[in-house]
Amino acid sequence: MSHDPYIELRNVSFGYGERQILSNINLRVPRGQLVAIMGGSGSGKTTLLRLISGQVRPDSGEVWVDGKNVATMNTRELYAHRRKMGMLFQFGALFTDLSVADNVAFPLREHTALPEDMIRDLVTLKLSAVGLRGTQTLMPAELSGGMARRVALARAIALDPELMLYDEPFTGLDPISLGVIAHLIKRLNQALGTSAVMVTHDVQKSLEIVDYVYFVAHGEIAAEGSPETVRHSDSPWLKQFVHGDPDGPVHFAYPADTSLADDLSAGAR
Ligand SMILES: Nc1ncnc2c1ncn2[C@@H]1O[C@H](COP(=O)(O)OP(=O)(O)OP(=O)(O)O)[C@@H](O)[C@H]1O
Repeated sequence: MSHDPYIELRNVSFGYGERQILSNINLRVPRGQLVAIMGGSGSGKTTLLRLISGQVRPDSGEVWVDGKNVATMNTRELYAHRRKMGMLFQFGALFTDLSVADNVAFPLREHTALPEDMIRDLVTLKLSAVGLRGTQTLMPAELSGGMARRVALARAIALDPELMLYDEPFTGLDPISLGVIAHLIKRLNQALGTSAVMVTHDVQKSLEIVDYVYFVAHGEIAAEGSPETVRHSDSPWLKQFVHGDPDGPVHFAYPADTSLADDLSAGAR
């Protein structure tokens, strides 16, 4: 399958204005696979998703998705490109004034001309896929955090996306809900044959479900491999992530321009 990647980033560099965020990124997502992007806070993970979805364009390099270069798409092509994608974001909240059914139906009503009875059936199928059939008439305020995330997932897959982008899908969930969401992401990926990219901080849970992992650090791919490789790697980078050590090659402190001593004496003067 590696000769036919669904996504391929070739030598991608990107900065917000003068500030360089990513340099020379090479990354591949084979068709039908679930690939994780991990790395320190602010390392550019979400920016990678934005490059793939076409929200931002690289300063140099190519972003290929399903045989097309996103970096050179015009507005109409970008619209068609986004139509093939489903997104589940940490803060991708439900519409609070719409019922569960209307939330899931939203993209169907927005992007298709399907009759109401068919939309109702599709909503039932999508809710069933996330184990929430029967919640149609509930309002978001009546759902637990874990249920709300599952409804958001049902909404994200409403249009049968070819590509799913997940940004921190586990954040803020209790361990059981987290396990349920992880299991659903994996199952949906397999059942629908979707290609998927997941940005996550949850190393252990992710290693259980993904096919491949990229680690981003200082704007570059610092390491990559299958979950098996990552677990048994001697690389200090990977060891720190896999074992959750507070300090190591990835520093927990923001790289301040001045030393702490400088700041303190300046304050005392
Ligand atoms: N629209 C923007 N304009 C300017 N700088 C930005 C913008 N969006 C993000 N950045 C900066 O780019 C860097 C990378 O951001 P990004 O969101 O990709 O990181 P991340 O790895 O997803 O971080 P986290 O894990 O903390 O969410 C950060 O330093 C951030 O401050």
